[in-house]
Amino acid sequence: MSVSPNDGTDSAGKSAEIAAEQEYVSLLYGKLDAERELAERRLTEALRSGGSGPQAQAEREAATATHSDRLAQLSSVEQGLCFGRLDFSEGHDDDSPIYIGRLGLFDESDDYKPLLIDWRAPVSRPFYLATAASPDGVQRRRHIRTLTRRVVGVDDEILDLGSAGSSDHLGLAGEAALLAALEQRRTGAMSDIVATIQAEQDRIIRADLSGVMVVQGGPGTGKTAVALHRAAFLLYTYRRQLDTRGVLVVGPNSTFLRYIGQVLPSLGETGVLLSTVGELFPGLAATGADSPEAAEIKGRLAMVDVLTAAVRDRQTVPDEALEILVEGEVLTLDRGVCERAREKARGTLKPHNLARRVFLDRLLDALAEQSVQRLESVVLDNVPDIPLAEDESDDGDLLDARDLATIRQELAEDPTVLTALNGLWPKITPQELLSDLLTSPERLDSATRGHLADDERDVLLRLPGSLWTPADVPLLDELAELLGEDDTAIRARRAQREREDRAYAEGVLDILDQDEEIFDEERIRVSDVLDADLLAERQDAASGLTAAQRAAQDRTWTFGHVIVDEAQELSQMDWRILMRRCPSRSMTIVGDVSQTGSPAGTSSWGGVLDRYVADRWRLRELTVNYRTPAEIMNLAAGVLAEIDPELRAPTSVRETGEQPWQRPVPRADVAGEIRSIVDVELAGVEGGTVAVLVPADLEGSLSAELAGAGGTTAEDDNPRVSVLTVDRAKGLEFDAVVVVAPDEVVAESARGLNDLYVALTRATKRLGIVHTGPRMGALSGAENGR
Ligand SMILES: Nc1ncnc2c1ncn2[C@@H]1O[C@H](COP(=O)(O)OP(=O)(O)OP(=O)(O)O)[C@@H](O)[C@H]1O
Repeated sequence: MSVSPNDGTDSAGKSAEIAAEQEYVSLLYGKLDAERELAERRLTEALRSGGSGPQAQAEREAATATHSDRLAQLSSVEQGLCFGRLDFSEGHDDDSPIYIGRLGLFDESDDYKPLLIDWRAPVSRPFYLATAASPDGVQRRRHIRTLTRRVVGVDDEILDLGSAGSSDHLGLAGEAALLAALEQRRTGAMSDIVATIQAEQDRIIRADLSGVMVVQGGPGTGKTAVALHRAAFLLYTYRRQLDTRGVLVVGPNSTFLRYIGQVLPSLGETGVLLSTVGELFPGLAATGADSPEAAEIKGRLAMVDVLTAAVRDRQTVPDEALEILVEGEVLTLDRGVCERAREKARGTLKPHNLARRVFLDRLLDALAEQSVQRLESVVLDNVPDIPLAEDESDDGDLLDARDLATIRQELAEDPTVLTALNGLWPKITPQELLSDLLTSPERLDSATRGHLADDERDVLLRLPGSLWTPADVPLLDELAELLGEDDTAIRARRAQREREDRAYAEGVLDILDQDEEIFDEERIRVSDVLDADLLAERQDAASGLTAAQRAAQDRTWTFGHVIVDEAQELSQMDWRILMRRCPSRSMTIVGDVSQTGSPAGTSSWGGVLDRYVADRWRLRELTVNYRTPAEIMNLAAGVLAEIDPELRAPTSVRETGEQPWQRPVPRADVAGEIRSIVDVELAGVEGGTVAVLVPADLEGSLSAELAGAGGTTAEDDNPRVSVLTVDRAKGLEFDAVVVVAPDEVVAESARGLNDLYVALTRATKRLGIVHTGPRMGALSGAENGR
């Protein structure tokens, strides 16, 4: 147990404190068990509940979903249920301590007295913000450390007047607990930081929902952790708004999403969609890879013009007159008629597939008229003059409007006519158009003229059958907008689903009304935040899907809030797809412009955002590095200075006494030596993780050499030893990092120094550098050896 120097607790006193906290924590777990049993019982009853028919089925599904969600939430908070306690100074509104944990628990038998307060509730805030200088009524902040359900320690800070000194120069809250958390071995999966959130992080996590907030921070400053805790906070605080539309968290790649995947469930939140930009086009797997040059060009805003041109290129008119053979007769569409039809269709400003109807209508009118004239002249040539009856006038027309409509209809169904008209203005999907464009030199040449240089155009050309790439996805999304789709059938399906959802929602509320075990207060709480409309939107009755799951299947879904991590890597086209998913512009954007590796990425937030929100975005900064020890940051700072002497590295929160090492190894020998190098690092991190960060062309050979190292198998989701290129290591962290051939890492990318900076800052404890070429000046601070 650690205590602040002035709390005067002796060893027997500490044991007594731990025992007292154990008693309370056991009571909380008892309450958790009771809640769990209740949810289980309700779930079983719901599953068993009889009745067939749609209403009964909707009710059963509703109740099952509600109780399963509750059960999942109660199970997710088992580890570290309670982690904090606040005692207030005399005269404060609260004279008894409050306990802070992963969710709220109440004592129904004592007027719903709070037993445990959710960390997101406003009353919990002083736990994260109070300092000795500004105690906010807090006399003592206590971190309670538990292992399973056992209290193993308490860390106290006395904050009331006269106790200054419990926070150091970085203004850390709960320093002992924080340092203990940071010293933990990494497992390969990110953990939550709910017990040790720091004040500058808390202010970002709890910021308002609306508007665009950019969080800029150097490596290890907790940007990812803050982004995820913000998602949990927003879902708790703005549940009503966000449950219906969902929250989207965007990360750079699937390795990263796996790494962060457990954080939100551990905070009891499962309603968030985690996705890369490349996964935002439902039904399409972007498994291919572009060259960096192609990815950069595809990411440019100029691609909007290229795609617009490519769509217009599919709206053609014949060079000469177009002749169509219909039932032995040749009908002719001359260029002028087609041009006028095209202008009319384009003039509607509808997307291509919807404007097509206008184009076809015009041409069918023209064909039908021709056909009628043809028929009339045949009739007139062959039939002798018949005198008019008294009530007839001679307007020259033998066929009336109904005949014209019939002829038009026949033409519209004639396969030859359809083929001819489709040839001029085809109905086309985004996939068909993009694939045709990127595999046809002629189409590419036409669409890129005036927008890309010839050599840039050539970079885009690819072979038919190539895999889709992540950089294709924003282009497909853009095309989906430009092309549009005839959505009559979709709208009918949606209306049907809304009717079902409404029936479902009413069912849920009925069940809550009938359930006698739900206490009145609880009923009030539920109906306070839910009504049938809200519930109907929230849950898909037909499929039992949540908003996040429905969003994953719907390209046109718009989210209540979008959080973007490693946002500096996104291209201009990526931003367009994200802005389309978030018309409310309620966004949290986290990143570090010093770490941009992608040539399509950004080095200025304004450069990206001004286009969408002018200057109405706010910037917050994180300044303390929780990951990388000072010894490693000193070395990394040299690289940062080479990137831009104006940039400042974040301040490390701890030192390890372990200097980074460097050693030369001839390139040909690296494969032979890497295993012994990694073995030393594995021993140094005692069960922690090791990453070997390499230039692309060493990845395969070194992975093969290190197969099985540290007991890692190919199926491991969280391997102890990983061999990665820098772009795949982005956002991740490891206990020890070995950077191989840093000069090649720098040389192989347009932003090579940024990549090196990222590589050096992945380590939580140890860093080694293996030079295969000349030593780099910026790394001269590392010690020779190993
Ligand atoms: N308040 C905190 N308490 C405990 N651990 C923290 C805290 N803040 C950050 N960390 C830890 O610091 C490490 C770095 O955090 P994170 O990955 O979120 O940083 P980042 O800013 O996204 O880094 P990068 O830009 O380098 O990817 C993680 O292990 C995270 O859990």
